[in-house]
Amino acid sequence: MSNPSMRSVTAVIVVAAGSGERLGYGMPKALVPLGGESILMHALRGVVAADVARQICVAVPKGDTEMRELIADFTVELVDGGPEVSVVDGGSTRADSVRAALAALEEGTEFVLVHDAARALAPERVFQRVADALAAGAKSVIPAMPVVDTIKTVAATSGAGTEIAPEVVTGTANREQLRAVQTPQGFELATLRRAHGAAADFDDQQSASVTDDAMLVELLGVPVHAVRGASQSLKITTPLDLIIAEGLLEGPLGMRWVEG
Ligand SMILES: Nc1ccn([C@@H]2O[C@H](COP(=O)(O)OP(=O)(O)OP(=O)(O)O)[C@@H](O)[C@H]2O)c(=O)n1
Ligand SMILES: C[C@](O)(CO)[C@H](O)COP(=O)(O)O
Repeated sequence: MSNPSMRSVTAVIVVAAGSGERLGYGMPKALVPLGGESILMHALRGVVAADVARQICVAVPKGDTEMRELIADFTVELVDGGPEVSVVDGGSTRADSVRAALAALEEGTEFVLVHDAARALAPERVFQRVADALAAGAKSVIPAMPVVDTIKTVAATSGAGTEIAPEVVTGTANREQLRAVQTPQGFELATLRRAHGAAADFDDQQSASVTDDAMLVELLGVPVHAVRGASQSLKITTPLDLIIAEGLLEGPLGMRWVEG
């Protein structure tokens, strides 16, 4: 159950301004259909169902009109007392999109959850775990999962995305100390603004190395806490991920399948 006093000072940023190159649909990933609706609509319905925030700010691709129309229609469906929904133009990197939304949050906001539209099926309980940890005093909270593969380090990363050329293995990481990190990631707003402010001067190489918001908070020296994520929160990145997401919605077990 959501905490009303926490909810009244919390916002959720949904970043949906990516192009979806790895999915390869030739359209922004958030518009790609999933179970008869766009990925974006699934993500927004999940955020509203979690009921942890009084405002939602969505970062969409600059120049987009289609997502803006979908969001306007979705907003009409919301009941009285539901969250305020706003839209901003995203930037050329994920961090730029987050920064654009951070600048647009309402006065009085104290906490923010940053969520990937691409994690369209993230369950309510994960939003609530993150919000509960913030309410308990954490300044930075991420959902995380144990790693199931053995992870090796290599001499050079010669391939981006899924393409990997032959390369030399330099070691094996201790899996007990590794976590696969998801969204929504929750922050005290002032801390996240400070973290993104510090990153605004990064050069291109540094900017490219920023893959989540918690990294920037780590650089400030502020502790980041991990709570349990969920397999359903998978990031729809490749065609296989979309097949899995469709299976979660429509398969024999569908969304009735849940884990802790
Ligand atoms: N400039 C960007 C890049 C990414 N994102 C968002 O960040 C989330 C995670 O990014 P990813 O899954 O990598 O999405 P894309 O950047 O669209 O994917 P790709 O790298 O395959 O193009 C997504 O919800 C995406 O829309 C964003 O808002 N702005
Ligand atoms: C933020 C994130 O979803 C956490 O796992 C992830 O780092 C985004 O990475 P991407 O390369 O921008 O998809």
